[in-house]
Amino acid sequence: MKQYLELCQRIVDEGVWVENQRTGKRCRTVINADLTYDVANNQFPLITTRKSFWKAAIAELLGYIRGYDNAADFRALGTKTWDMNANDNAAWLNNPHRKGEDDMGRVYGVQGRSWRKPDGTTIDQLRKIVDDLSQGIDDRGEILTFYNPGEFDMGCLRPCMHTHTFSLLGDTLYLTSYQRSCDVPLGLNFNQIQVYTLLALVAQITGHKAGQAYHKIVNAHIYEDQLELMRDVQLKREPFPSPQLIINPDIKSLEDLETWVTMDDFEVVGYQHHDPIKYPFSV
Ligand SMILES: Nc1nc(=O)c2c([nH]1)NC[C@@H]1CN(c3ccc(C(=O)N[C@@H](CCC(=O)O)C(=O)O)cc3)CN21
Ligand SMILES: O=c1ccn([C@H]2C[C@H](O)[C@@H](COP(=O)(O)O)O2)c(=O)[nH]1
Repeated sequence: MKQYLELCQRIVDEGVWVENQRTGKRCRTVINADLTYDVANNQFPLITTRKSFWKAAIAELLGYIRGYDNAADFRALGTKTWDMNANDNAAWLNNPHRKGEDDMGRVYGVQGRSWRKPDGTTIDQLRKIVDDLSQGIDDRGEILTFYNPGEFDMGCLRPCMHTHTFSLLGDTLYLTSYQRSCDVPLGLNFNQIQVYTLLALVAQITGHKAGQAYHKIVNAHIYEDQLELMRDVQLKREPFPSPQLIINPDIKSLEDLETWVTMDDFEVVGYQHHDPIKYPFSV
């Protein structure tokens, strides 16, 4: 929590105003942030200076793991976070690749589970990683990447948190996640949870201890219409200690994650938080 608040304060104090053409808004921006989450000691990085809707963040992650390409599937899991990008974004609505209501196109999990090869077949990146790690193999290329520039025009948004690298040291699994663009008030609240939970889940299904998760962010920003709430409300609050994430121990395989797992298989204990803050969202 301390590292999150320090990043927010750094953006307020040292950020530079940058015009963003896609949203038509200015963002107060810093470059380069390194966050670390202690998965080994179950220090769940949940924001405590406002109420965090953590289940929606894990639902989003589960949708990526399953390779979903549709906002309706995300809603069925428990999150509306893709509704606006799928259905309320002029550039995507006019894109001939859009297959209709709720379609997100070839984004995130689609690339992770069925990256298209020139010969027409597909690559399941996550399956390969899980199979390797389950056998104790780290070939120094256990990389899950959603970043496919050749298909950017076929999706509603370029992936923000785009690459996850898994590493094994003995029986401990580590994760390094890369993010090119980060909406710190809204997106990072979710992305921290996702990095942490991705390592915890993959360690659990491949039979390893979880170590640390390293989250590397390039462009970290606060939109102009979010700044006042961050500076004058959220940053004035005292954080509470980190809660813990409990994952159903019956989750033992990638198939389990693909088939029966729901948000009921995740629980947070000891979550003390301040009141919710509703930040504006930019499409
Ligand atoms: N501008 C922008 N910021 C983002 O963080 C973002 C995007 N766009 N587009 C793609 C996804 C969607 N994500 C989102 C979308 C909405 C919320 C959001 O509104 N969160 C609210 C509450 C959500 C709820 O009630 O479940 C929050 O207060 O955290 C968060 C992340 C993250 N990504
Ligand atoms: O997981 C996510 C997804 C999106 N974001 C934010 C970062 C930016 O504010 C927008 C994406 O805009 P681009 O113009 O494509 O950079 O969404 C996030 O923080 N986390």
